[in-house]
Amino acid sequence: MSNFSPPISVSAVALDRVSKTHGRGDSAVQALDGVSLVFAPGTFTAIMGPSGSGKTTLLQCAAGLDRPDAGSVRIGTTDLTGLGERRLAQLRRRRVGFVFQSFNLLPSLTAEQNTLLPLRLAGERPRRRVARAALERVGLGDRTRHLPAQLSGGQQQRVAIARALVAEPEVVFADEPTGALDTRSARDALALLRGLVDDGGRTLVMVTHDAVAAAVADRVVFLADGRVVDELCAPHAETVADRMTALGA
Ligand SMILES: Nc1ncnc2c1ncn2[C@@H]1O[C@H](COP(=O)(O)OP(=O)(O)OP(=O)(O)O)[C@@H](O)[C@H]1O
Repeated sequence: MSNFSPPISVSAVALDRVSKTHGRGDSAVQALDGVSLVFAPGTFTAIMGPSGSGKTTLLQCAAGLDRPDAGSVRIGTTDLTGLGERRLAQLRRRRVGFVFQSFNLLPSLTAEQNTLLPLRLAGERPRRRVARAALERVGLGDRTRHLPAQLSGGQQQRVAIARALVAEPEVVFADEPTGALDTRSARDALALLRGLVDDGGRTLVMVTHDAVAAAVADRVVFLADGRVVDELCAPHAETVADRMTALGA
């Protein structure tokens, strides 16, 4: 008799035959059509595809911000399908971080207060030391008291990245994080996101239109009409751009 047992497959996030339709009747749009994907822990994946191919919907379903009509989503070993709204909100606050194209900072809060929001929402005592450490990590240790309006776009996105990592989430989801940034700020933001994976061991899933941004990832997944149609490992920007052209994007 052998003691061999097959390795348990570990995933940070797993989607199994996820489908999602927005709207009803004549205006119904099937945004996702049976998408199955696994994101391994400590990896950086870019999601690309033509406009309307379902990228944001995929990210929102994977992050528990939206519910699929069919199929299932797991974060770690937690199946989101059966979770009620409260448990789902708890999971989003403690185990998931978000970075958006438009930063989504609260204008009346300082960089430090914005950074601490996830901890406040999770009912934890917000500690300034933790916020400062997160802001220092993104190179903004000297901007803790600034309001978003007193920061550049690149700096605001770095506050958003500090906010995404303050609760030490397993997974960070980023939707077009460089879409509103100039080339240099985009490069800085991407380096920080890459660092979350390389130095922090986190899992990153990023939607992007930019082949150069996608080339920072370990893997690129291409969507078209709500389905996974292609994949690249260790991508180069030119190859990514070629695949996008082939998809008519
Ligand atoms: N709330 C909604 N109500 C109705 N239709 C929606 C809604 N959200 C998305 N859709 C539709 O679902 C499809 C997929 O949208 P989604 O935003 O996921 O695509 P995307 O690939 O992220 O697009 P883009 O690159 O333009 O941001 C699109 O046809 C879109 O118009």
